[in-house]
Amino acid sequence: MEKLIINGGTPLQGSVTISGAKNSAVALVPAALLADGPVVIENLPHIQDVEIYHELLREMGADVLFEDDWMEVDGRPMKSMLMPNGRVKKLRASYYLWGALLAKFGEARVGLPGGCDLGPRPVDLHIKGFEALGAKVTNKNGVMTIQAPNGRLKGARIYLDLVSVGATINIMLAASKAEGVTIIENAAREPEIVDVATLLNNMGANIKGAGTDLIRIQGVDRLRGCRHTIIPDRIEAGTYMIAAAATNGSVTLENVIPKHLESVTAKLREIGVDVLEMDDCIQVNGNGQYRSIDVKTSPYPGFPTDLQQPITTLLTLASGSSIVTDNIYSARFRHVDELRRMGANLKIEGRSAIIEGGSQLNGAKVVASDLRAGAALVIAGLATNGVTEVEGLEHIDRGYENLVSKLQSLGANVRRVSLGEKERQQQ
Ligand SMILES: CC(=O)N[C@H]1[C@@H](OP(=O)(O)OP(=O)(O)OC[C@H]2O[C@@H](n3ccc(=O)[nH]c3=O)[C@H](O)[C@@H]2O)O[C@H](CO)[C@@H](O)[C@@H]1O
Ligand SMILES: C=C(OP(=O)(O)O)C(=O)O
Repeated sequence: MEKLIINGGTPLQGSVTISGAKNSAVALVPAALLADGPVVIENLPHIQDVEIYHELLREMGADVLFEDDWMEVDGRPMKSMLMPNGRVKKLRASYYLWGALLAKFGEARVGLPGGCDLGPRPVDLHIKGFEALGAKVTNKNGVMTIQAPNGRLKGARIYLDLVSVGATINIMLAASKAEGVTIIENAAREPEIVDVATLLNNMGANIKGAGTDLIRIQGVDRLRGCRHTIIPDRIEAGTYMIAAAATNGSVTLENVIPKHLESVTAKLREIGVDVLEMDDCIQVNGNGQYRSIDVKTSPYPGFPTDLQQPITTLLTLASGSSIVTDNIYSARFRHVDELRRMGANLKIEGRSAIIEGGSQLNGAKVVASDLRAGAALVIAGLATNGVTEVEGLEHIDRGYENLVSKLQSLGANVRRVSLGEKERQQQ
């Protein structure tokens, strides 16, 4: 077990290359299983969620080669749709095995997923989608069994009551090889959904409208192997943008799609941060003179819930009162007590954090409760003049590739060390 030790107070300077998107990667890898040949996925981030997927695929009998930043997946040797438990609980996105195995074998038996604890994270819309496609779904002791009658799903019109990234992608996966046409209404529009549709279409699927709220999928009989490069991770990029601002630094982010970051750029500019957008890079120049603002998270293209926690840290440094409301996850506030431990003045009211900005943060020992809480605490540590110790790195490792070396390359004084005996006992 390890922790980060951050000697904060140094403005981040220089450039950082953004990795492939976590939330694309974890959908593209299971999608690749549907092909009748090898699929090569490039720009794949080395993060824990992808490593776990690598192990899951091998456990299921797929041929997988994971080298540098690419993976070759060949699902042909797989015989089984059984993946009841164990590793699937280590990540949220194992739910994509439902849609992928259902399309591949006409049946999936997979345990319920894990992922960040952000309050209730139901999967009713995924189930509603599979059932609309004709599947019979049962949940016995946490193992979902999803079966298509006679082994093949039938296209249907599905209205999602809530905009859900996971349900949209899962229905796309399942419907890609269904008989007939499937329409998803009120679909999520996140760039990661477009990325998955692009891979499936390159494999021979017929998906139109991804990136809008109406997706049309004409099922096909077979999908073939291909190569695909993952889009840049807009959440990792947003994290470095906020870190640059919080440390009054000057950072250029390479390998980004500025359009995917419009809501983040707009909010940073409103706070008073200088953000320059170029073709495939963004430069952020901090200045320490920040205004309070209100932020409300919403589905893409709105401000992402996955950056709600990091921007809260930045707003503790702005002058005046800010309100940050999470409209996606009502309980995504477990970073708040830890920020208070560091001297920030903020409280939770309902699904909002009410922030009295302008506090001088101090170094402290803090624990990351989830992935983006971890990012929020690392940013706080980088912005203080003291020493901050961050535990709970298993969460951060799920989604940030080479966090320590990337921060070090920007001049941060941060290192990763083993927990002492006493700290291990307290875990
Ligand atoms: C692996 C992955 O891509 N994770 C992302 C994905 O999670 P995930 O796909 O799990 O999130 P959803 O978009 O599905 O969730 C959106 C909202 O819908 C609710 N809901 C969702 C499904 C369902 O069946 N029933 C239901 O009520 C959720 O509780 C939440 O309030 O999108 C979230 C919202 O952008 C991000 O925070 C996560 O980083
Ligand atoms: C909530 C997140 O991830 P997951 O859905 O994989 O738990 C995230 O990436 O911030």
